[in-house]
Amino acid sequence: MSATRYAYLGPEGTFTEVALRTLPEAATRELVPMVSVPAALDAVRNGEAAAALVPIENSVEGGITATLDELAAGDPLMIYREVLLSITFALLVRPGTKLSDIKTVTAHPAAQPQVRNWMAAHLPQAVWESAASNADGARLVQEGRYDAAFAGEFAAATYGLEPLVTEIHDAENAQTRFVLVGRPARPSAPTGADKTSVMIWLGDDHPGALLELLQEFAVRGVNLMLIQSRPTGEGIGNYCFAVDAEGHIADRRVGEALMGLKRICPKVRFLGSYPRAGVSADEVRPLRAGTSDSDFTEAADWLARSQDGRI
Ligand SMILES: O=C(O)C(=O)Cc1ccccc1
Repeated sequence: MSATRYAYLGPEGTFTEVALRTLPEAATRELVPMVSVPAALDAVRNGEAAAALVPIENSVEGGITATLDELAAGDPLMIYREVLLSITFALLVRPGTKLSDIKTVTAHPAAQPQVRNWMAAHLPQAVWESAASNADGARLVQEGRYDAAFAGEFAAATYGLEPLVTEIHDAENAQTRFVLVGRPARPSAPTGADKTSVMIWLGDDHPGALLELLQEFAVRGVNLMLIQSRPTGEGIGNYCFAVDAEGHIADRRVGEALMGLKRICPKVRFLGSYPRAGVSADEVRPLRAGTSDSDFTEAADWLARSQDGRI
């Protein structure tokens, strides 16, 4: 039964739900809205859902910390897919509300940096309060708890609201990235346009510790696509790093970089290798000389021959 269920950050009408519905397999799954990212991921951990779609990064503010922290802690989970969605907000209100009536607004915390300038220009006096998601904000407006919510225009009908203003986005082309997370299993085969996510804990505090981490990728020609520090919770100055690298764990250069990290860091958590959204293999940047799988294999063969004296 659980194999057919996909959880997502709900309630009905979130951007996350829209992102989930872009996955072909969503049509044949039971889609289950959850109240928070931790609840969605726990549904996967305890077997109630086969997978969960949650937001992880947006192009305006970077990593969505609640998701990164959930993936760093607790029983391990893995990312199997990513979805990119262009985000533009509508200001949803109860029918009849005018802009001048709005004293309180709500939305998911990740929405705020995407509408901050618009709010300063059009609702300078309004008080912001965070909601569990953008659709949850719309639900709270329906209940009369707030005057307006920033959410997808599509959420208006679900909650009996009307879009007072549409196309609100401080940054052009703002995108949010979502990931489909499941219990640990073998990643899908490399496609030639893949991404690998890891969480890395640094060891003892010393000059250059972060540089040493980065060097493992740099010397093997592995490009990084995200690096975000997160506090470990063990006091000021203690951080772990969420890193997205270009390539698949089955690529020799990526595997060798992860082995290098494993040797020098106290803890590395593999979070998955999965196809990059919206990028095909022929669009991926060319490899740096000496970093292809065959370069690694030839070097390993050379070493074995040398160790045997077969030079
Ligand atoms: O999916 C939603 O609606 C969310 O609340 C998460 C979110 C927040 C900001 C932009 C996109 C998605």
